[in-house]
Amino acid sequence: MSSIEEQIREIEDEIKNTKYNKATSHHIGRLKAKVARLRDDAVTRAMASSGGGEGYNVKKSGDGTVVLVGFPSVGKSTLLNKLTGTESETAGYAFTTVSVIPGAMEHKGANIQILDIPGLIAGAAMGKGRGKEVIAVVRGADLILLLGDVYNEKHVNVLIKELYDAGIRLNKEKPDITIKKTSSGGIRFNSVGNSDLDLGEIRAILAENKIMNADVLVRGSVDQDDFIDAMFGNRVYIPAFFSINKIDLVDAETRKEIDADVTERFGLPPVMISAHSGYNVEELKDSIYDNLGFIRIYLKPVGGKADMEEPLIIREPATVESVCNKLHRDFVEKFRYAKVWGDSVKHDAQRVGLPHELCDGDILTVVTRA
Ligand SMILES: Nc1nc2c(ncn2[C@@H]2O[C@H](COP(=O)(O)OP(=O)(O)OP(=O)(O)O)[C@@H](O)[C@H]2O)c(=O)[nH]1
Repeated sequence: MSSIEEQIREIEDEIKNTKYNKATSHHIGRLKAKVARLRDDAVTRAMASSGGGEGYNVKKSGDGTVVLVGFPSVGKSTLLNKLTGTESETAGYAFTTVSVIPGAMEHKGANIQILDIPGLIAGAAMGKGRGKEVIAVVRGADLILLLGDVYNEKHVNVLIKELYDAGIRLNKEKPDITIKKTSSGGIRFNSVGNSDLDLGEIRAILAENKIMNADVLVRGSVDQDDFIDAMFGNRVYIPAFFSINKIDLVDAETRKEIDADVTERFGLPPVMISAHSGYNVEELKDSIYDNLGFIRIYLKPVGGKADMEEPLIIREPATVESVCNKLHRDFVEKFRYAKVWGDSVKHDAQRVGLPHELCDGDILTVVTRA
């Protein structure tokens, strides 16, 4: 009996060697679903056997949590120190970071939690090394900062694949797919918008997971991989960007090449930094802030003046309800209405309800029952 990894590799080779067309799409869908199931089983088993582990159950705090993800020795500990002033141990060899080191960074009024985790290594998603615990921390992040250095920019794909295999989807909206299992009636498929999928593919994919009866609704353009993700249901969708460290070690020409190379591999330009010298570290802080999607809400007590000094910092999409939740547990329960001044409303002092979505700079008054 071959190992799970060998089985996965064999099927992946078959997928690669099969030309995709209408005649083969069902077969490919089934193979992809099978790979996803094998991988899911392996990850679940690894998670169950690891049981979390000392130092991995980090409590989230602050207005948002960023996780530094990179190969060993790219400078994660050095960067964490620079960003937060936390003294985490650094050394010139691999694996100095043995457990999650949290730090706090203040930027533009936001309190951002930064977690330095052990270097991600190939095979982590399958439970190799400390990878399985690392993955659990990464899955809980609000933003992933992928850190490489000038020596390993060609391996950025390994990081991306590692996260992908662990069910982490970067910079992607969660596809709008509903799969409701039923007790009979076969697979019923409805789509709104231009989905690439047909009933045959959906049947083949669901059958691989032993689902023979279900109502399926798909909105917008969705492909096989999206559908398989929805079938498993345990995928997370997290924003991410790259930063390349140690640029003090290379000349301007090489920096340019690395920048272009990472941009091509990842689809977004990296922030080029030197954690040692501090070069571009302020720009990196701005990128973290922007990528977390923070907005500022100024609170105005009923009949009082708005506090324009200390805004409430909250991540987009920010509804009146999410602000209430942040203020106090009772606010949602006792909520009557809210009044808003700013870009999210047509006129000042407009009355809104809990689902109303706020914009950066809005002024908000929440009126509750006594
Ligand atoms: N030249 C240069 N060296 C750096 C820079 N940042 C970090 N280093 C060095 O790179 C080595 C590794 O740095 P660490 O911060 O320990 O790296 P790490 O990613 O936390 O490593 P692990 O804990 O093993 O995962 C150390 O010798 C650092 O001094 C930089 O901007 N420039």
